Amino acid sequence: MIPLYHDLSDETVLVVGGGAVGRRKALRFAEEARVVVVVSPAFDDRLCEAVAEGDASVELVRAAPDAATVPEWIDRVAPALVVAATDDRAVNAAAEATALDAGVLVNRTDVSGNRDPGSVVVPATVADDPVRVAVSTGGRSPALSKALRERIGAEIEGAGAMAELSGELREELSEAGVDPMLRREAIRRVVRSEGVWKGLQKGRSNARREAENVIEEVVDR
Ligand SMILES: C[C@@]1(CC(=O)O)c2cc3[nH]c(cc4nc(cc5[nH]c(cc(n2)[C@H]1CCC(=O)O)[C@@](C)(CC(=O)O)[C@@H]5CCC(=O)O)C(CC(=O)O)=C4CCC(=O)O)c(CCC(=O)O)c3CC(=O)O
Ligand SMILES: NC(=O)C1=CN([C@@H]2O[C@H](COP(=O)(O)OP(=O)(O)OC[C@H]3O[C@@H](n4cnc5c(N)ncnc54)[C@H](O)[C@@H]3O)[C@@H](O)[C@H]2O)C=CC1
Repeated sequence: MIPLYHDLSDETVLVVGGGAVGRRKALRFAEEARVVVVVSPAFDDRLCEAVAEGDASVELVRAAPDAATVPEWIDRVAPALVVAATDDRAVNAAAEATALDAGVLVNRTDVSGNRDPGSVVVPATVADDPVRVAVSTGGRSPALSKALRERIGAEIEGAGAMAELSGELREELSEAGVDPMLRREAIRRVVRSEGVWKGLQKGRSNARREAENVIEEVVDR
């Protein structure tokens, strides 16, 4: 399986099933999507609380779709992603099949292992924006994904600031017409430089000075 990153900021996510898993997925996708619609005959208390406290990007709809009516929900909500999170395998299977037929991505929460393209796995993610790391165990051990995510969080501290700085430098070198081979070598050295990483802890101008020195080793300006 290959991780791919999706921008869902203008999209709707449909979660079928509002239990503990539906709640976790709904609240996670609410951070990413325009709106999350959860369709379920009953809802997890913590999900109701989060919505009542004004998480406006989650809508709860009380209904119990079955294999015959799942397509109506996908038509009505027009989601970019369907999360099949009920405790009824037949309903989850129908949601998966309907979504795949309609060319909509689907996350089936009650199965692991091999799946059709379009039937996606949600990884554990950790961010130091704009840097994001995704972990999957190929469905073998979601608890391990979570544990690794916690460890990696410490590992990528400061990576967001490094991405911003090196992104800016890369643009500047490009605009200055620096030969692409030299630009690549310079940026490769910047992101590996202990001095620049340490500089970022002391502040941006410090890091920038360190980075300029690294670039001077490669680019004659
Ligand atoms: C295949 C996958 C499908 C999908 O949902 O995308 C899937 C499937 C299943 N999960 C199960 C159980 C648990 N899932 C978690 C937690 C997470 N599960 C997530 C993803 C995935 N779970 C996908 C594979 C990811 C990978 O490749 O590693 C995470 C990473 C992301 C997220 O969901 O947001 C999130 C951590 C988020 C975080 O904190 O970072 C915990 C831990 C906990 O709750 O503390 C447990 C209990 C402990 C255990 O069993 O390991 C069961 C058995 C149910 C049963 O026993 O009946 C199934 C079904 C099956 O295995 O058949
Ligand atoms: N992917 C993951 O990380 C995990 C997946 N699971 C799997 O996810 C499934 C759900 O787990 P939980 O949320 O803990 O169960 P749960 O019992 O807390 O929630 C199930 C929800 O589905 C709703 N539901 C039932 N029939 C429905 C229908 N026809 N349409 C819409 N909603 C319906 C119920 O009202 C309930 O809110 C389990 O079958 C389990 O295999 C469980 C743990 C973690």
